[in-house]
Amino acid sequence: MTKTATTTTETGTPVLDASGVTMRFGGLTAVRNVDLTVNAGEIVGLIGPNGAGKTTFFNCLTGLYVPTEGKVSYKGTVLPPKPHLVTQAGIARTFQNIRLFANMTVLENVLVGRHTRTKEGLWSALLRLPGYKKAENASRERAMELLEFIGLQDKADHLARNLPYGDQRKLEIARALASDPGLLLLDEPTAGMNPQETRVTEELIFAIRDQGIAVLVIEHDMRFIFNLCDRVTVLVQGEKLVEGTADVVQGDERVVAAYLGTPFEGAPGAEEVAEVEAAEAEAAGTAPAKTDTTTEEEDTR
Ligand SMILES: Nc1ncnc2c1ncn2[C@@H]1O[C@H](COP(=O)(O)OP(=O)(O)OP(=O)(O)O)[C@@H](O)[C@H]1O
Repeated sequence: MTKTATTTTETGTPVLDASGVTMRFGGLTAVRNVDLTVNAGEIVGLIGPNGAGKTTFFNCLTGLYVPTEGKVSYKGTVLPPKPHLVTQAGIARTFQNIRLFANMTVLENVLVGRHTRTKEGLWSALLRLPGYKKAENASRERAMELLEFIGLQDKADHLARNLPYGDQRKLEIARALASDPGLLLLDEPTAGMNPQETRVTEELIFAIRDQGIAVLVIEHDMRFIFNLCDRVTVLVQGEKLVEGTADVVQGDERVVAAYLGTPFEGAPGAEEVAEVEAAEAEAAGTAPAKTDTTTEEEDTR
């Protein structure tokens, strides 16, 4: 696969730099003060129990949500919170639920992903001006190159809805790659896949990284994440709990506790949970009396 628009950044320099990202929905803080960096040449994993705030954080990175606090920079420039400007800057993403154009062909789906990189305007397209024809040919060539890269070149004319599930997920990745990103965000790319499809996806992500595209991936499949990622960040109740190599994260007992729901000292959200439990106990009349250390239960014994 030859790259056309993305400029290669030296390995190890930050591509994505998110700092102090907080996202509140009314009274609920879904993401709290999260810092995260992805360097060129890296594959970084974002894990955490259900509802930890992973997708909300992705939405803050890609301009779908305007973070309540914090900022997101791509290659040193602060990103405007507008999805199309984020894509134009060089960040592409896939979604947890497949979002293909089901009644369009495989090739057309990839061509849609290319529109941020084509300069020809509406009139040029409608009037079929020579510049448009040239741009269209170049786009088709690039789209076919991408289909070859992901192994779907023989299905270019198939309708997206007729593809097997694993191929639909691959097509989503090809469509994201069509915008020539420097950073690819993948939200649960192996959800619903069998082990064979998961292995193919793992190889595909390594190949994408080898093309000079940094990757940030959300996934619940731990084996997949720990095989794939140079670094892993763990979110719990919207806060960053641990960050490090697979070995560091796997060896951290707080991570295991967070997944099993076991309370541990200093756990994110623990204070809030304690407050809610105390309030509930008080409302139910079972809270320990504050002025007298003798409880009713003890009195009756
Ligand atoms: N648009 C929204 N409005 C209100 N609350 C939201 C919204 N989006 C997410 N939330 C809440 O924010 C919290 C984090 O959700 P989020 O989907 O980001 O978690 P997640 O880690 O991606 O979970 P999962 O692994 O299950 O996909 C949840 O409590 C969720 O209900």
